[in-house]
Amino acid sequence: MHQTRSTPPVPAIPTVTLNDGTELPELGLGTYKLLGEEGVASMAAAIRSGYRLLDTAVNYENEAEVGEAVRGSGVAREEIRVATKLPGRHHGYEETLASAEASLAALGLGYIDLYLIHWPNPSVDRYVDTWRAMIDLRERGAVRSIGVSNFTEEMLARLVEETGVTPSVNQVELHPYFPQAALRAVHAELGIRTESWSPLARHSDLVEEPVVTRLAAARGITPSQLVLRWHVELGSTPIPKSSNPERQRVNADVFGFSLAGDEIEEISGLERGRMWDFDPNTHEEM
Ligand SMILES: NC(=O)C1=CN([C@@H]2O[C@H](COP(=O)(O)OP(=O)(O)OC[C@H]3O[C@@H](n4cnc5c(N)ncnc54)[C@H](OP(=O)(O)O)[C@@H]3O)[C@@H](O)[C@H]2O)C=CC1
Ligand SMILES: O=C(O)C(=O)[C@@H](O)[C@H](O)C(=O)CO
Repeated sequence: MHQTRSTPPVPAIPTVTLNDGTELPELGLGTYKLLGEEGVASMAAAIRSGYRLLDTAVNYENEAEVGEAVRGSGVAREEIRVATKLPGRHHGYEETLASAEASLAALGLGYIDLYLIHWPNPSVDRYVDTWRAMIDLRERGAVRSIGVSNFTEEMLARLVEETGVTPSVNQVELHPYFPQAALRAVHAELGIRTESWSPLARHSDLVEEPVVTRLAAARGITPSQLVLRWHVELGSTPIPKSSNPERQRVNADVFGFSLAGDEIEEISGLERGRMWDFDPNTHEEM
């Protein structure tokens, strides 16, 4: 892979083994809002920097761009993990099978590495049927690993009780303002890997918090790197989105150091709750 002196590769992003035996990188690229040729170029740059996990969704309307970036990357298909997500309007057994076919066609990568239910949409109450279809899709080989997003402890328990199959991943809002300690403990108990969405809290005031700037300066790293390493230390896979190759490179360069326990605690002390009004018990996303 072509690398110039000014853009050295970042240390390799390690992987973890999920409860179904598949591997997931410990950090990936969020692709929400990466669209069109510019989006493909951003994703391609990330792959050149060493990203091996791309996170998309039907609702991001960029599965085709993700597929194009992966196919054009020169990296072997099996070295890259692509996660996509089923939208609320496709909940239901038959609807899920049809939606998966459409995602497979849009991606054009042969199979989906990680297939997630994007939101539980509890008022519709079809996520268990949706899950049954996902189990079948995995058995058919169309999908390698199946998981969920924005599921609560009760919803996870219901999936396991009614189907006997535990999700490999639960992708949830998680950042220093909302560290999700209780849900992470549930995940640890069930063997579910946590993924952090909006891991930088969308690069809000978070990176200007005195705790964050002080700890980052003391280590000679950027605030974003400090926050992303905090996710890694918690055992959660962050999927920061950046359209910019240099920021992508910086964000991925968090595997050459670790944080001490008191640093992790100080960062977690920023807790104040959800950043957005996206409570999975009430938020419905179609
Ligand atoms: N499952 C779910 O319900 C959800 C999933 N997601 C997933 O999580 C991903 C990440 O979350 P997202 O909401 O995008 O928020 P992030 O916390 O990843 O923040 C992204 C923002 O931060 C900026 N940014 C990133 N890195 C840096 C940096 N080093 N310095 C300065 N600015 C930076 C980006 O701008 P720029 O591009 O200009 O660098 C962008 O504006 C999404 O893309 C999506 O894949 C998100 C929300 C919900
Ligand atoms: O980006 C996602 O995955 C979502 O679920 C969206 O709800 C997103 O968070 C958003 O902000 C939509 O306006």
